[in-house]
Amino acid sequence: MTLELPPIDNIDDPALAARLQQRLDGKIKPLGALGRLEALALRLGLVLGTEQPALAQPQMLVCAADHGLAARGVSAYPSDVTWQMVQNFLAGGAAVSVLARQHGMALTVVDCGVRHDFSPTAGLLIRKVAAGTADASTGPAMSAAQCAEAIANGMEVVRGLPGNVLLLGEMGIGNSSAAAMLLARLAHQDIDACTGAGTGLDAAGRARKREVLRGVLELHAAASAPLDALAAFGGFEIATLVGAVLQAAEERRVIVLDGFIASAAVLVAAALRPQVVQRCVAAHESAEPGHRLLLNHLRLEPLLRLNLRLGEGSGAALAWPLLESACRILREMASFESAGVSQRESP
Ligand SMILES: O=C(O)c1ccc[n+]([C@@H]2O[C@H](COP(=O)([O-])O)[C@@H](O)[C@H]2O)c1
Ligand SMILES: Cc1cc2nc[nH]c2cc1C
Repeated sequence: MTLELPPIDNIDDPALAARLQQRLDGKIKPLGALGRLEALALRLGLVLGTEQPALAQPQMLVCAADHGLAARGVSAYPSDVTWQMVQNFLAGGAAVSVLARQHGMALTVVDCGVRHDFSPTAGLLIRKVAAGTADASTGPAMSAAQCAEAIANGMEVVRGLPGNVLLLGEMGIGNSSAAAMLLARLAHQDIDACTGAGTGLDAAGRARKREVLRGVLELHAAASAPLDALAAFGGFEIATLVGAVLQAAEERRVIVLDGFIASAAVLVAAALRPQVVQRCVAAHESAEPGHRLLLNHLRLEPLLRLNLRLGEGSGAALAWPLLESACRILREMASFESAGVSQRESP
């Protein structure tokens, strides 16, 4: 298949930014006293193209898939956990299920390539490219055609979702390895610095994971273009999220990043279409050490630092009230003028 990537335009409108800043400065508070909430409000105003942004029908999208590389012992958990957790997302007992329910968020779970046959009535979207990627230590994780198919799936899924906010989540045993290699290759980082404990490897496990990943990077030394790297390292859930991010960016939705793996999808999308990052809010900084490097590379400042390392979209859901508050401040907080409060003394 030929993949048509949407053009993503520059939404950083200096005139609107100035009006938003003026509106924030006019609210009844010492200048700048709402700290980084003000920068968040300004960003949300720019993405939604208004001085009075309102977030509507937030969509939590959790993409799941398996990784052939997991057979090389790069995770603390077996691949079966991927399909088992998908069932728990649907049953309502997983962290993301609880948090999405708490905030009244729609939760869409997509089987992008899980090694399990879910029943058509299980309540998830089936966009399975294959039953897991191939082992990236012996060849590319996916073909170029499979990679294009997964990206197209992500675009199609987002086209069908309502609302103006997309929150990213994922599930896939082994996917912190794929994310680490994407970061190393696309952001020119040392693989050791990009590699962490994932689901909880001990020191010996981390050393083994680093060695495996070094070998995989060497095997695919020529895979430097974003889509080549994505095909080489995987996975199907990351590629589906890349498509979701591109589509959401084209539609000018706010995109809320979760942890290391969801952010790696944004890294790939941004390598293809840099303006994607203008629509992004980094919910938190994961305990996975590569995440800080990745967010620095994208020049995104995380809202929260809670040492989360769960994925699923859990951190994005936790940050959600901050986005809602930032919008309400712009829309509902009184100004010095409207509230009859004396302005700051001029120096
Ligand atoms: O979001 C994160 O920063 C994060 C950090 C470490 C692990 N995870 C989750 O754990 C899985 C990947 O870890 P691993 O060790 O199997 O590569 C996958 O299901 C992710 O959702 C997620
Ligand atoms: C239990 C478990 C839950 C998860 N959720 C996201 N990644 C996960 C990995 C494991 C191992």
